[in-house]
This record gives sequence, structure tokens and C-alpha cells, in this order.
Amino acid sequence: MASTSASSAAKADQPVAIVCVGMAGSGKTTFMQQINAHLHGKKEPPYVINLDPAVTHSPFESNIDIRDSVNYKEVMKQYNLGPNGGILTSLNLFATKVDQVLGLLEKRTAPKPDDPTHTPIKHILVDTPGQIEVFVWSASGQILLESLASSFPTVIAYIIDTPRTSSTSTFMSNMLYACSILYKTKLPMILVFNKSDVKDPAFAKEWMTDYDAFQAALQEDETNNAFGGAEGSGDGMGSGSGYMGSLLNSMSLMLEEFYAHLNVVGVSSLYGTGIDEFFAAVQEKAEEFKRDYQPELERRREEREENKKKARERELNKMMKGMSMGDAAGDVTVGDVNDKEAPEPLSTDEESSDEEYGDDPNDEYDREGLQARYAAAMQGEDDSVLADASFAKYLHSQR
Ligand SMILES: Nc1nc2c(ncn2[C@@H]2O[C@H](COP(=O)(O)OP(=O)(O)OP(=O)(O)O)[C@@H](O)[C@H]2O)c(=O)[nH]1
Repeated sequence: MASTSASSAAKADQPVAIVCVGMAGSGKTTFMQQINAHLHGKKEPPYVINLDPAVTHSPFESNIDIRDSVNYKEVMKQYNLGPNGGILTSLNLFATKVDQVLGLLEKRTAPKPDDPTHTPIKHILVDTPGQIEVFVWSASGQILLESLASSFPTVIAYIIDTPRTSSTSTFMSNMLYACSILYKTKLPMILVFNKSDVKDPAFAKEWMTDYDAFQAALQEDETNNAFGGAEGSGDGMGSGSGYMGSLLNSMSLMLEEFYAHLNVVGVSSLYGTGIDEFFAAVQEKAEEFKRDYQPELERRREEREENKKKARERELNKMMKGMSMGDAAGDVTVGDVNDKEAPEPLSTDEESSDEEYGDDPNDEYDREGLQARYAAAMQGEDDSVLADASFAKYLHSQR
């Protein structure tokens, strides 16, 4: 599959995958809705994937929705998890279906030269959970992103709440967060300063390009005691200890190199301003992906192939150990991934209940059979085992 993906990724007319990440309240959903509407308005409907299992109401339709495959509330109940654990485990379960997701994507985005009425898909929009770390720092988030990037030019859009980023300290916190996402995902990134109707993001662009301007703002924040804190607030001196100032100062120097790799756009998702600039940045980053990121991805993939056999063995052993611990996890199953345009519904795995393991409690889930099916699945011959309850139990035991 890797070589197919690699060669397909090299095609020039491929759609660009835009993965939207942003903190809760940054306006990620409104932004997604706006770019979706913008593309529909241009008669270039995108392919939309929702990876947020906990979202209760979405103002736009998704072609693939994690909620159709994983029941987040059931996951929380069965595994006795809180909201974040529920999102993480739902993503883990969904990641086992990544091959189906890619299969659908490749099918839907394939050119149809024989059909003159066919509108080619130019953009794939991916919505992610507001708990950024659950997506960016989880193994499943990594699997989903890497799989996407192995088939399509992929760009991260980091949505920032501009009014809440206007002080030097919140700005720097956000930049460090963006920096960590960039280094974790190793994908080109666009900083989307949202809510430009409330606060003009010009200040942020200036701080990112003009060191002196950031210094001046820092000085002002210090003078106004914007950093507060024990030393600064109660001594009547009117300014902080200087610790925050010097920390922010050093960080701004350090981040100069990082800023050079970013595109910055100001948008108002509410009023639709800045969306054209955003898509221009997407185009630029997609080119950058093909030029700079793709060779690195290929190199990493080859490196992984080298170690794959050993890793398979290790994982298999770990899985066997995990399952013989007598895990009492429930019967949560992951439904097959289907999309809204699929002509015929795919079968679900609802039947993959405990009878998969046999009635004999000493059977240890039919180790040999499972081992063989797992090995087959790892070779890409059969992915159905990844969705059954055995694997759900394994995932649970690995949390
Ligand atoms: N003024 C203004 N408000 C906005 C803009 N974009 C989003 N909002 C508002 O910001 C709030 C949060 O927006 P959402 O789109 O729900 O944000 P989110 O990041 O998806 O939040 P979660 O769903 O909690 O992850 C809503 O009240 C939006 O109306 C904008 O460009 N300008």
C-alpha cells in the first residue's frame, strides 16, 4: 500500500487535505463552516471528515463522521472513562479503520475522465477535537495524520482566537503551542488568526516579523503589570519581577526561526473575510509539502519499513500479554467506516460479540487463531480483525 500511496501522492492534481486544529472556543467549527460554504459557493465541494467524536451539533455535513463508527458515550460507559479519555479511546478505535478511510478517500477523489459531469474534489477538510493534545499527541492522531499525509498533500490550519491572544504572554503561549504541533506533526502549518472583526491580527503579524515591536509590547505589558503574579501584584511597585519579561524575550528570539516556516492569515469566520487569503496560503503550503515534506515522509516511511518486522513481533507479544490479563472491558465495537456517498451500506461489526472468543473461558480468546488473523492484518491482507472486540480489548489494555 505504501508504494501505491507514495506514487499517488506525487500526482499534481491531487486534493489538498486541510486539518483544522484549534483550542476550544477558537472558532474552529465556525471556520470549518465558512471554508466549507466558500468552496460550495465556488462549486468546488470539499470532502469533509469529522474526527471529533464528542461534538453534539455540527453546522455542516460530513462525508465521513467518526460518530457513525464509534459511539463516544458508550465508550465512556464501557471503559469507565471521563470525557477526554472517551475522546482518546474513540480516536484509537477509529484509527483501526484508517485503511477504510483512505480507501474511501482514494475512491472519491480519483479522477473520472469518462464522466464529464463529475466535479473533482480539490480539498479534504478535517475537523478535529477541541482538546488539541488528545489529537496531536496521541498515537491514533499520529496514525491518522500520517496516513492522510502519505496519500495527499496535507496542511495543518491552526485556528487562533485573536482577541484572546493580544497580550504578549498569551501570544507567546499560543506560539509555543503552535510550535509543538509543527514539530510533532512535521507538516506545513498555517496560522489562522480568527475573529479579525473583533481584533485586527496586524499586531500578531508585526510581532512575528519585527523583534523590536515585540520588545516594545513586552515593555508596555511589564509597565502595566500585565503579567501580575505574586511579586508584581502586591509590592506596590507596579511591575512584575522581570522574570516573565526576560522569559518571553528569550522565547521570542528562539521562535524567530519557527515563524519563518509559517504562513499567517487573519480571518473572520463570522463574516467570511480573509478566506481567499487562506486558500492562497493553502496552495502555497501544498506546494511546500510536495517540495520539502514529501521526501522526508518517504525517507521516514522507508526507515519504518526496515523496523516493521521487529515491531510487529513486539506488538504481537504485547497484545497477547495484554489479553491474558483478564481485562473486563465491555463490548464496544467499531463500525465500519462508510461515507454519505457510498451506494451500498457496508456491514457493521455488531455481531462481533464475545462469541468471537469462544465459550470456553480457558480458551484465552483462541490465541492461535487471533494471532494468525492479527499477523494477516498487519500484512494488509485483512483489516477486519482490527475492528473486532478482541482488538478493542487490546487497545483498552494498552491505554
Ligand atoms: N466575532 C466573532 N466570533 C466568532 C468568530 N468565529 C467564531 N466566533 C464565535 O466564537 C464562539 C466559538 O466558536 P466555535 O466555532 O463554536 O468554536 P470552536 O473552536 O469550534 O469551539 P468548540 O466547539 O468548543 O471546540 C462562537 O460563539 C462563535 O460565534 C469570528 O470570526 N468572529
